[in-house]
Amino acid sequence: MTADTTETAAVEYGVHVRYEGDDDPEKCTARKLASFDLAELHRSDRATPYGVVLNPHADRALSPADADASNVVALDCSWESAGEAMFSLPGEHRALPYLVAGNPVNFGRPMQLTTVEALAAALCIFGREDRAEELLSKFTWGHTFLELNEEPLRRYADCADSAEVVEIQQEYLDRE
Ligand SMILES: C[S@@+](CC[C@H](N)C(=O)[O-])C[C@H]1O[C@@H](n2cnc3c(N)ncnc32)[C@H](O)[C@@H]1O
Repeated sequence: MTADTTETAAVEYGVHVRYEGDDDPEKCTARKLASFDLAELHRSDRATPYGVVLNPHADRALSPADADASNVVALDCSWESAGEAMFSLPGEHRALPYLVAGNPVNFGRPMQLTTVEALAAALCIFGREDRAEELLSKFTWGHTFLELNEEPLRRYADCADSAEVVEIQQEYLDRE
């Protein structure tokens, strides 16, 4: 049997977190990922690799058009300190489109995702659901996030660009 030459190689994204350290370390999802070597924590902007920065204040929505990035980067800090000015990292800043949290603290609430949920969502939109599952597998509620967002994540991953993602997002916002 000959290999299917139309298949493209899966991209191995680096998973990075600019770690601010002002949130409860016991509940911090980024620290837990790092303890399993599933993410690298960085203590300064300068030390954080360039990539797609997951920033809820960004003007542009994340889409498969960003999938050529090498790294996916989140900022782990408390939501109290997560104002626009905190996102001073160099990189391509993108907001995640409408998704709901699966974690017990914010269950069912849109947009305010934990760091692991945000990273997993980005990986799904880039077609790497396997990597997303790997990250979420370390959390008892991890799979709930994928179940709750199965349809929107699948639809966002099929979009060509940010404009299409925003169009689909609007359908979910209109249902709120
Ligand atoms: C504010 S921190 C809170 C982290 C929490 N302490 C934890 O342990 O997971 C969550 C980070 O996930 C990313 N994030 C969450 N929701 C997002 C959204 N709607 N759009 C883009 N990034 C988002 C951002 O990098 C954000 O700073």
